[in-house]
Amino acid sequence: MTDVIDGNALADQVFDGVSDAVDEFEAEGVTPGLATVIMGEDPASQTYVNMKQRDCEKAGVNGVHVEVDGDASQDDLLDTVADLNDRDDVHGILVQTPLPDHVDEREVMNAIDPIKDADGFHPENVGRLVAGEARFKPCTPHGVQRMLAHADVDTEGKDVVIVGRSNIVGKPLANLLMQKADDGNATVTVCHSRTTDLEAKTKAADVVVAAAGLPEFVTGDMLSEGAVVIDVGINRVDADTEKGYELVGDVDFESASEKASVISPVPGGVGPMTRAMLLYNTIKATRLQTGVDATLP
Ligand SMILES: Nc1nc2c(c(=O)[nH]1)N[C@@H](CN(C=O)c1ccc(C(=O)N[C@@H](CCC(=O)O)C(=O)O)cc1)CN2
Repeated sequence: MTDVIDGNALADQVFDGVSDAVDEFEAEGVTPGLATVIMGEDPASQTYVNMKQRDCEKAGVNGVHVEVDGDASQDDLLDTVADLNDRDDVHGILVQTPLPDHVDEREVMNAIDPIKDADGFHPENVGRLVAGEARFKPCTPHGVQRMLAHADVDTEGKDVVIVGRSNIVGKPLANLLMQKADDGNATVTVCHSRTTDLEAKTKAADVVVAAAGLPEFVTGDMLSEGAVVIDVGINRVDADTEKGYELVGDVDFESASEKASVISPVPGGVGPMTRAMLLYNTIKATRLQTGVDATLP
């Protein structure tokens, strides 16, 4: 029997913990606040940011939403970030990516106050994570770790192959899984577009994490019997549906689930956990900024 991880249900458990933490803060006169910033009209980004704001509302977090015109300058965006850095009612800030081509993403991430960096993308937080002293784990990798723990997958001594080397997922997840920690201790291989004989590597892996941004790229014949498969991809492919597209992961779910012992679906897998861990980081940021010792979800 293949265990299909229910990311929505697991995320709901984290959201409940966030609500409890919010109550603890409220008792001390503090309301945790998260600012979401979006620049431009990318439809997928609009969807994700709306979902994040809805999550805030449900959990009692003060959601501050800022839209910056897609034609505005990089300086306008940096001014927005500077204003949010200065606000006492905002404890976490995220700037939704991708940003328009004329904006240097790195400069924008560098401008976020590291103590409010709810995505964990600021170089200070990246450095802490690599040193094994993570302050804010990036949301998707942290969500993947939670999913593995929930499915009773002990990564100690396991061979993990991550397909994809992005700064948001592949690199931080590799770092976290190789660290000397209860949810680490794995031997990690990071594969990418120049990797030779990818199939030999995925076939030899106990755990395969697909984060390449390529629809249904990882198929059952690339996996060993009993592999654990985590699908990070969320791709919109044209389809004859009401929305004009359907969501598919980087894994071909049908063939992969014939081989996998544990698998995460798309939608309803890593996506909701990414949003849940964003609120986790907001709670952590609020603790750090206020000194209120609320329980971490
Ligand atoms: N600043 C950031 N930008 C981006 C991040 C990030 O962590 N920080 N990650 C991705 C997108 N992402 C978060 O922003 C994200 C993607 C998908 C979901 C999600 O809940 N997906 C649902 C389906 C949603 C739908 O109907 O389209 C699911 O998988 O079930 C949450 C967050 C890139 N940018």
